[in-house]
This record gives sequence, structure tokens and C-alpha cells, in this order.
Amino acid sequence: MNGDDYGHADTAADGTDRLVGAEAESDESAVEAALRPRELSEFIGQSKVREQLDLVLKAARRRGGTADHVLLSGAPGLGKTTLSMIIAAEMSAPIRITSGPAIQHAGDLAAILSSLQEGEILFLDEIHRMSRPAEEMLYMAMEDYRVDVIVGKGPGATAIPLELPPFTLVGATTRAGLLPPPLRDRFGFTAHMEFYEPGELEQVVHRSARLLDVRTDAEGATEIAGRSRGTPRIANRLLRRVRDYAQVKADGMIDRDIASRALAVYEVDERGLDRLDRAVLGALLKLFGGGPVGLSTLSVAVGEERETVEEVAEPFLVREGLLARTPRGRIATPAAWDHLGLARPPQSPGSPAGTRQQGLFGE
Ligand SMILES: Nc1ncnc2c1ncn2[C@@H]1O[C@H](COP(=O)(O)OP(=O)(O)OP(=O)(O)O)[C@@H](O)[C@H]1O
Repeated sequence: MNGDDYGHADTAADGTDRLVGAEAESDESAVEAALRPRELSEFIGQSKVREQLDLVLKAARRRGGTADHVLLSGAPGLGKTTLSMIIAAEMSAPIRITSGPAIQHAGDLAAILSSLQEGEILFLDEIHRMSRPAEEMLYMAMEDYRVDVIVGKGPGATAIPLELPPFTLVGATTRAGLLPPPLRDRFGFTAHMEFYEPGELEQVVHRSARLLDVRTDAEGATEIAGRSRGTPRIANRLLRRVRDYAQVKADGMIDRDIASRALAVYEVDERGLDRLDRAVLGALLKLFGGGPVGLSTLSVAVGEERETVEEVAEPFLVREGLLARTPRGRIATPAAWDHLGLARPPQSPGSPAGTRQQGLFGE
């Protein structure tokens, strides 16, 4: 996994319906909308991004112009859509929301661009998935507020220039590394969103609990935050499931005990691993002695598609330092043995002796 690759999975079959999946579930948008911070001052965490964006927006407001184009990169569920809406609110501008996959032809983009109002925010999610012709049209639109609409085909085709009102493009991507440099360079401000610290996620849980009218104490919020994989969307989702449990099995109040009992029911452990993550790790340790083992073999062992293991389970396991991808296959780290409560075998890749042995093979 490189720094820009968050293992984005596209379909529910790839595990997006998991409780700890970072992508939005199909029926989640209304709840998410209700929990979205509306102003920069309400946005929790990402302090550098907030400070820098605040300056960009204040300066644009003072000049009475439109803000520079903004590129937001980071894993799903970290608040890119939320930030784009905050940008619109702070600029008192309308916002148009679309996504790269929805723009397959340059004409689709021309239609959107030509209907923008002056100062409007155009939010383009998954901008790395736009088609090449649309991307090229966007270069000119971003730089000169102009597009060339091609009319006709073949030798008779003519380009009709179309002036656009000044607008602000907010592009979002989970894979900044996939953006062609000419596109990346046209953004005046680029922000990389990091995973959230546990303390920040506790604030997210407290804020959402207040909005949902759920009572939670400090330890209950800590328990939920610790299992949220650094991601506000997951924190909000776990909070809602714990709320269900608290209302059905207790008096509605969320404390540590209720949160951990609820999340045990949903098979999300103290570190945020779910059934799939633990199945992958369990197979790696128990069937293959900690590896190295090939991805295909590991996938067959857990009865999942190769892509599901690679894109859904592994990125988090790698990020948590529980699994490593090596040229010889997947290996478990010492922390993996500890996490599943298993004794490290003397010659395992996780043991100090095993680590030395890998060195001999030039890992
Ligand atoms: N900094 C934050 N403070 C409070 N809540 C947040 C914050 N960031 C995100 N959230 C909440 O997390 C949820 C997901 O956020 P959002 O939809 O903006 O993520 P995203 O990065 O756009 O995800 P995707 O890439 O999947 O579209 C929203 O309900 C939002 O309210």
C-alpha cells in the first residue's frame, strides 16, 4: 500500500456493508447529513488543514472573489464531503455535488460547468475516476474559466469556446497518486486528511451523541472511539449500533460496559478488527504459522475473494502493524500473535529468530 492508496473498494460484495467499512452504506446519507458539522469551527481534528483552509477562505472573502480550487485527499469517511459543504457555507455559495464516475463524457462535464453560477462550489468526488477527455476539459475550465465544446465529427468538427463564470472546484480523492500532474498542479490548495486520533474520535462520538439525543459517559465514548479505525464515519456508525443495544438491553445510557458488550455482539474487537479481519489474521497464524503465504492461498483459506482480502481486510491490518505484505507473501508481525492471544512459535516470522532468518533471504 502506498501513501495514497487506501484500498478503496467499490461494491457491497467487496465488503462495503461491513460495520467497520469506511465507505458510506447506501441508506446512510440521511443520517450522515444530520451529523455533518456545518462550520469550520465545528469540524473536529485535522487542525492544520482547518487552519490553512480558514486562511484560504478568509482571504478569498476579503478580496470579494472566489476561492482557489481545493484538492482534498484521504481515506473514505474522513470528512472530505463534509469539508466541501463547509467551504460552500463559509463562502455563502451554492454547491453542486457530482463524482468522477458520473462524468464519463466531456459533454457531461460541459453541461455541468456551463450551468454553474458565479462563485459556485463544484464538488467532484473520486476525481481520479473521471474519463480522460473530461479531465482534459477540466484543465482549461480550472485555469481559464473556459471550455471548448466540440460540435460535429471528423474534419468538419469545430470547437466553440464557452466562457464560464468563476467557480471553485473542490476535488476529492482517495488516491492522490493517481491524479495526473497537470490536474494536480491546477489546484491552488491541496490538503491531505489524516486518520483521526482517539481523542478526536471521542469528541466526534460526544458531538454525535448530543445530536442524536443519546446519553454517553466519557468511558463509553472512549470505548467506541478506540474501535473506530481512525475514521469519523465508523465512529458514528458504531455509536448508532451501541445506542440500539443500550436502548434494548439497558436504560439507553452508554457507558464502557454497554459499549463493549454491544460491540462484542457486532464482532468488532477492542482494536476495531471485525470478523473478516480476524479470520484473515487467524488463518495466517494458525494455518500457515504466520506466513509467508500467498494472497490466493490465504483467500481460499478464509473463503473470501482475493480482492476482498486484499482491498478490504489488509489495508487496516497493515496500518495497524499486524500484517506485512512482502514479495514472498503475507507475514504476520509479532503484534498479530499477541492480538489474537496466541503464543509466538519459536521460529515464526514474528519471532526475533524468524526475523533474522528473513534477513538471510534478502527481505
Ligand atoms: N471532522 C469531523 N468532525 C465531525 N464529524 C465528522 C468529521 N469528519 C467526518 N465526520 C462525519 O463522518 C461522516 C462521513 O464524512 P464524509 O461523508 O464527509 O466523509 P468522506 O471523506 O467524504 O467520505 P467518502 O470519501 O466515502 O465520500 C459524516 O457523517 C460526517 O458528519
